[in-house]
Amino acid sequence: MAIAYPHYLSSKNEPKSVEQALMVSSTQSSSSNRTHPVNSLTQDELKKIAAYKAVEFVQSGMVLGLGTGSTARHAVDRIAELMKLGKLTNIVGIPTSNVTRDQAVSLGIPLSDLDTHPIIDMSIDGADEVDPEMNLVKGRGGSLLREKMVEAASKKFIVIVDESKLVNYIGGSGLAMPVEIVPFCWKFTLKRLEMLFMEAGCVGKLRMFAGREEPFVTDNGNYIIDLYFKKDIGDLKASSDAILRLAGVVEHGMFLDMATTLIVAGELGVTRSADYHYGPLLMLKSSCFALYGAWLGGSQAYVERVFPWTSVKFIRAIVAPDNCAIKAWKYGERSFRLKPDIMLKLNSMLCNFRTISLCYLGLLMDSPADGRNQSNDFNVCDKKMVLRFSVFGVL
Ligand SMILES: O=C(CO)[C@H](O)[C@H](O)COP(=O)(O)O
Repeated sequence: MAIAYPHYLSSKNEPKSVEQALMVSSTQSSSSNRTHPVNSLTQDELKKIAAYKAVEFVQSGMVLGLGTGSTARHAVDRIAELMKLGKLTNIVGIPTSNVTRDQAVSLGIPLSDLDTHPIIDMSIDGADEVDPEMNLVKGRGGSLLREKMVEAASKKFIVIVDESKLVNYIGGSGLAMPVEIVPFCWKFTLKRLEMLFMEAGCVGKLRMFAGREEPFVTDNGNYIIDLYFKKDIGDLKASSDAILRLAGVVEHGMFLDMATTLIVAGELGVTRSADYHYGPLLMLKSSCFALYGAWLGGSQAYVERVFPWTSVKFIRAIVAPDNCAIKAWKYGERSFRLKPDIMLKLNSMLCNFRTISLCYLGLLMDSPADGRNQSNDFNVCDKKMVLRFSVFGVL
């Protein structure tokens, strides 16, 4: 849902404050009021708007992953503010860095850790890059390891960014993709990392403390190698596996398939990706598709072939709803770009259509892995399946 902040933008004589801009209700319609800003907002103001929007999803009693960085900082401030006002109670924070821990302590937010709270209700954190699949680069602030641990243990992971963080592909900003490594023989590890991505023109640099001739040391006592790519590195999963296989590497800053919601603040308003995630109808539909696929084929492998983008996540969502990121509708998530509401809805309809078409195609071209339907002929049994799929498709 896109939310503009028109009353911030409209006043001729008296520009309103960011605080007032942040008070725009999420239910307010945006499209009719969308105008270009009179005054441009600064990047920090946009970060604050995204952060405040995310905090609207926090409920009393939640265990919250508290992110690190200048955007997440605003979210932590806001959570503390709402706690002081009595609007949020019984909150427990799990900080992702020593800096965030210190901030939360100074604001009086009760803290805990993953040992005590292995399942976190929601994490809110910034990112350095977000690609159209909602994969992220994080860690330019140096906290990627703890961030990944906390956010991977979160049922919902809300990413908050200003629009400058949106990229076409991971590495696309030309800025660093950080890798946390052990200090032992760091030059050796740096070379191995560069060699992995030679084709992408990768250059690695040891991160230094700003203004000091000393290597930057993470909260875990490790170093960071910043990787710069000249080209797209291609398959992110394969790249991630290759990096993690290197002895000496602790973790990298690619957060693949982890974000469940993206909130982008831009000059035209705030856009949220995840109207689809929590919609009961969508979850019901998604579950029906996944279960139906499983019933047809009798195997997850079959579901994966018929639902190439969704099945694994659906199964995860159904079988283990507490398991990290639950992404219900991949194509829905793609609509995070700054689009008016109507475009989101059209996109969603198109997704349904595409999915149903692919189901048909899958049934026509493929047969279940369990041998129930060995022939590739489009026989009577297939037709029945298509008919059943249609019913679910219409639903
Ligand atoms: O990953 C991070 C820290 O490790 C930050 O979330 C990321 O660097 C974004 O920072 P900012 O909100 O300051 O732009």
